[in-house]
Amino acid sequence: MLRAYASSDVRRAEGELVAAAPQDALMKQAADGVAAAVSDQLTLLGATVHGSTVLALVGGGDNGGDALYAAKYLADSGAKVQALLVSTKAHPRALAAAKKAGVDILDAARLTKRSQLRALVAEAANKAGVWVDGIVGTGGSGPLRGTAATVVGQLVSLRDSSPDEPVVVAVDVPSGLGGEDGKVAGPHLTADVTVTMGAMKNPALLPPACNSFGSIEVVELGPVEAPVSACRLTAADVADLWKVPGRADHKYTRGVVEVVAGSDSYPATGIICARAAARTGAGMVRVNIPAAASASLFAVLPEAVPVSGRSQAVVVGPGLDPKDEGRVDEMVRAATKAILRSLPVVVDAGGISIIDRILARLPERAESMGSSPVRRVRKFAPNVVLTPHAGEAAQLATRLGFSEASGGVARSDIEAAPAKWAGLLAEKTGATVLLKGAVSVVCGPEGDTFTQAEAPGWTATAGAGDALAGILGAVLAMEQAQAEADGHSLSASETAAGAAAGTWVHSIAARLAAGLGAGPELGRKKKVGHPILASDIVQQIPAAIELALR
Ligand SMILES: NC(=O)C1=CN([C@@H]2O[C@H](COP(=O)(O)OP(=O)(O)OC[C@H]3O[C@@H](n4cnc5c(N)ncnc54)[C@H](OP(=O)(O)O)[C@@H]3O)[C@@H](O)[C@H]2O)[C@@H](O)CC1
Ligand SMILES: Nc1ncnc2c1ncn2[C@@H]1O[C@H](COP(=O)(O)OP(=O)(O)O)[C@@H](O)[C@H]1O
Repeated sequence: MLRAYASSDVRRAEGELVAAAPQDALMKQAADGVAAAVSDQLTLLGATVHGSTVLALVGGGDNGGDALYAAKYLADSGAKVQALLVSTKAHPRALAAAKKAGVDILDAARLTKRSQLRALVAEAANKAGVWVDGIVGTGGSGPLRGTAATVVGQLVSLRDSSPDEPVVVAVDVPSGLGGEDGKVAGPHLTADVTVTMGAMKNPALLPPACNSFGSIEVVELGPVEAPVSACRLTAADVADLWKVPGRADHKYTRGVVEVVAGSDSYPATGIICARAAARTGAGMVRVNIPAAASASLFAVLPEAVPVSGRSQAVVVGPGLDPKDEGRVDEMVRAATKAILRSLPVVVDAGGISIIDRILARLPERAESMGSSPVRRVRKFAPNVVLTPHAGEAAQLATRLGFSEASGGVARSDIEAAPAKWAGLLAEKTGATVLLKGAVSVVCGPEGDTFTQAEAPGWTATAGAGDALAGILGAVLAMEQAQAEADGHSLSASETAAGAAAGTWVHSIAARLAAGLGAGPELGRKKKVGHPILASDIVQQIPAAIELALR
């Protein structure tokens, strides 16, 4: 499991370690990790450190110190290294060490004319095959400013227009992306690899900032005793959570899912959802879909059972047209009945627009917030999972009374800080919120946060969300069946982890369907894959699960 912490917590832990260690010892350790990452990147390109040209971008704090010591180590190994100082306050001991090792120092911070600065940056950047970004790390505040902003802005356009893109190795965090909520507030250099110190910080896992980190390597500096603020599941975590059926199992112990999907406008949506639930390994899939789609469903999923009955999880909403009153009623009833029996419920797509009607049928409960008086509210339990995409999340947030500068909440507000919004929606509704996107974010009402970034862009195709809803139904039914057997109820953490595991399976199935490998590829020549249908994702679900379990 990848874990990220608040930068302030890591800085505090780091401060204690720095105080206890010999002067610059941790900085040298960090720099060693940066130099090793540069060497690995060059190896992937078929080159060596010896004879390569490296440009270190150096800010005025300890992040710049890391970059300068890394510059020294690379020069010691035979690289031609230049260090571009973008601050007048470069770390003095690291600067002296770099100079002594033969690093060519370019003092950009003292140039008064913009044209001189641009010429210096262009010349240095164009001849370097590797850029080491050590301008600002966790000591940064707000978007880059001054010389740092000018230099980074220029480097972004040089990189975009260069036929031989340089490799960018970021020190700790790509400069300018240190914000705790994952927001991207200004210019920054997207890294191929980020060498992070001590532990991952929030922006490394939170979208959209996390999209600019490249692969992440952690240089362990010592223990970090702090609460985890965001996690990302890996294959091994999915395997730990998955229940492989044994000799004592039968279909009810594996989990039965009820799928209530489709309306007159979108009759066939339930087919993808039900097939996805079945392929994820539900013991049984009960279906309630419009009569017009029944024959098609049973042609491709004869195993589906068309009657309601005992189940361990319910999915409502895929293919719901909110104007179809009959189907709205059926979905509200199915969801309410399951919630009142404490079963997990996935509310997807059109279902998001009817949650007020579901909530209205639930009993009020007492809620106290800190010292404020107890109030009566209608909220979901954490085992209800809402799965909006950014547009649906914006509508939901607006209906719930949130507002941004523009009035309500716009899709762009959600996309600028998905984890913040998923958290707010979870807190307000009491449900677990899975906010879908290129990086999907799961937030539980008790603070659990997962981000999963495995899905390829090809996943953005009609019906992919229906497949995800079916997978989630099956995973939650599996977890619920296990919880029933163990005599406890599904906790907020288990629900959030289950939703993240379902997202992992969906994303890996999409990767396999698109002809991509299961994991991120190293090196420059990455496969791009090919278009897929949502049905192709469904087809690959068993292979994705097998990949986790082997
Ligand atoms: N402690 C240690 O020994 C170890 C620390 N480690 C490393 O230290 C890093 C933290 O170092 P740090 O605390 O010095 O802060 P850092 O990120 O370098 O930034 C400070 C500089 O940035 C500037 N600046 C700020 N905001 C800005 C903006 N928006 N736009 C432009 N400039 C901006 C600010 O300028 P000022 O505001 O003072 O003008 C100041 O010059 C951490 O990420 C890790 O890499 C590792 O080596 C392990 C050992
Ligand atoms: N750019 C992207 N890269 C990767 N995955 C994406 C991207 N955009 C959307 N997705 C994923 O595709 C799926 C789309 O779901 P949704 O929008 O509900 O589609 P539909 O309603 O047509 O089924 C979600 O799982 C989402 O996370």
